[in-house]
Amino acid sequence: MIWSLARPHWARLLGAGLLGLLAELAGVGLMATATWLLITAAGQPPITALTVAIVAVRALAIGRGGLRYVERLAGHDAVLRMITGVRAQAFSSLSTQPAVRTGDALSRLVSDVDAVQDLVVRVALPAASAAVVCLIAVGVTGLISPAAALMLAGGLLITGVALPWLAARLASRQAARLAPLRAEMAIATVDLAHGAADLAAFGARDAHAAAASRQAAALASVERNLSRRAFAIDALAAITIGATAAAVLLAAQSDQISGTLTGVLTVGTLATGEVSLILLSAARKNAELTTPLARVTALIRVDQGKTRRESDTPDGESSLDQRELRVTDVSVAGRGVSGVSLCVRAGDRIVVVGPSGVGKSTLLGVLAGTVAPTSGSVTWGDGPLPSPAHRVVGGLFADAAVFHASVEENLTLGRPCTPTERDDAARAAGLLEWVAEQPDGWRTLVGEDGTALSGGQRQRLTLARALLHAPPVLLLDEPTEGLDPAHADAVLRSVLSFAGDRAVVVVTHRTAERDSSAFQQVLTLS
Ligand SMILES: Nc1ncnc2c1ncn2[C@@H]1O[C@H](COP(=O)(O)OP(=O)(O)OP(=O)(O)O)[C@@H](O)[C@H]1O
Repeated sequence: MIWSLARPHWARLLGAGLLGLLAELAGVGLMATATWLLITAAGQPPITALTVAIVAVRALAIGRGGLRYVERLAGHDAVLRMITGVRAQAFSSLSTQPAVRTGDALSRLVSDVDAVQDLVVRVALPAASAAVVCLIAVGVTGLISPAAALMLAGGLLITGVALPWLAARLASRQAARLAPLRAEMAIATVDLAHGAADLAAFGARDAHAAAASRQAAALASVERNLSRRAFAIDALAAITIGATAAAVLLAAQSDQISGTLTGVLTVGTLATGEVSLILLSAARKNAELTTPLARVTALIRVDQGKTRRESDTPDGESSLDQRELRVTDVSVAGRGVSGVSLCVRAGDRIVVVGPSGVGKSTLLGVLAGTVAPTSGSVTWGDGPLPSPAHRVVGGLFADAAVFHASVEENLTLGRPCTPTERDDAARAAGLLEWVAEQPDGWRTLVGEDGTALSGGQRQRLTLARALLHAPPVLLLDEPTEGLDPAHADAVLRSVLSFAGDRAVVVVTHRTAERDSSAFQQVLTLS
């Protein structure tokens, strides 16, 4: 799934991989040539015998840095192009899913998409070039001394295969142990930050901060423990590289290779061993990325499924004229709704009442297709409710989100509309007057989660948004909550008049609304 997104950029990725390979080869070549130069120079030959090696050392030293730079540029260019597609699909999927609100889930979503980037630039590209460099090093050593090549291959099998396998296992175990602890930490941090004022007001801040500190200490202790083992693997790799270099030296001597070449092979082994360590870090990173990548893949898969279904709902099917939205004997286990039936036709005005927690908001969720009933059916005309259903049914739901943006952006949510449409919706919700009073008018910023608004202004803003986007069946969950009774009555009247031929289903606790003659049908849940 992820790799299919890489396909359009394969040429760039291949180019970056080749540049990485050349940079690594230049590194090993530099060490080997410099060693040859030092050993040969010790014999004080004429300087002309050293000229080529001197130039080669300079060229390799400069070339290595240059190649590394260009490789980073090319790799990131390719991968950033690739993850633009991943991000677009992930965000599109999120917009069709129920709201994700916990701090852990939100921070995970951002870092999960970054995992795709890491998979390419920190795992796939470096591991591929390191593996090829190791193979080339063994091949070249074999041409000089087969016994030394055997030693080198053995050492590289340990540092490039066995230890990475061990490190990957440890990293997976580490991820499994750390993930829940980090999740708790993130939730505690978000709660502390968001609830700071309330915690202080109720004198609970110190207790919460102490609990978060205990969680941080537990996390740090597990991290220390696991890091110790990871460092042990690193130490083992370093020892193996040293031992391999010693074995190569002895093997080269036993093959009666010249002293200079023996030195070159030994230092070349150290340089190749360094390169093989890339496989160790790539294996670790790969193990860490498994879970985030699985989540991104699942998210993208959901999006592709939804996008297909969404395009199955042609615009023409969203009119209520010839259809009705029908709920038949619907129950939602554990959420109060039990055996409810309701038929909504064009122009209907229905009010849903009942005590708190009886399932009124849940019923609106069922009508909107966001809550799946455990039994019963929801139909649109002769067929099922389209998925997503926002073209036919939607509106104002409990805890509607307010974004850290301007009033206008919060109202339109990016949907193109004329100033008249915008003003009409705002007027009907009782918001227009307030907007006109603001120095910045429609550009007034509402603050994070609408903190710069009063409860009533927030309510009018989300109501105006529901009206601007109103589909044929308009659902309004306590639309006048937070407004004083006189304003509440006026707003409800103007909202119902704005709705025109649309069907309107209102959930309310206000007796004035329940008894209003504007509603033909009262559905009482109990
Ligand atoms: N997302 C949810 N997951 C599980 N249970 C939920 C969820 N939302 C609400 N509930 C439960 O479902 C029941 C009905 O909740 P609902 O919000 O539909 O009631 P309501 O009649 O709208 O209440 P109120 O008048 O207080 O807004 C409650 O017992 C509530 O605890």
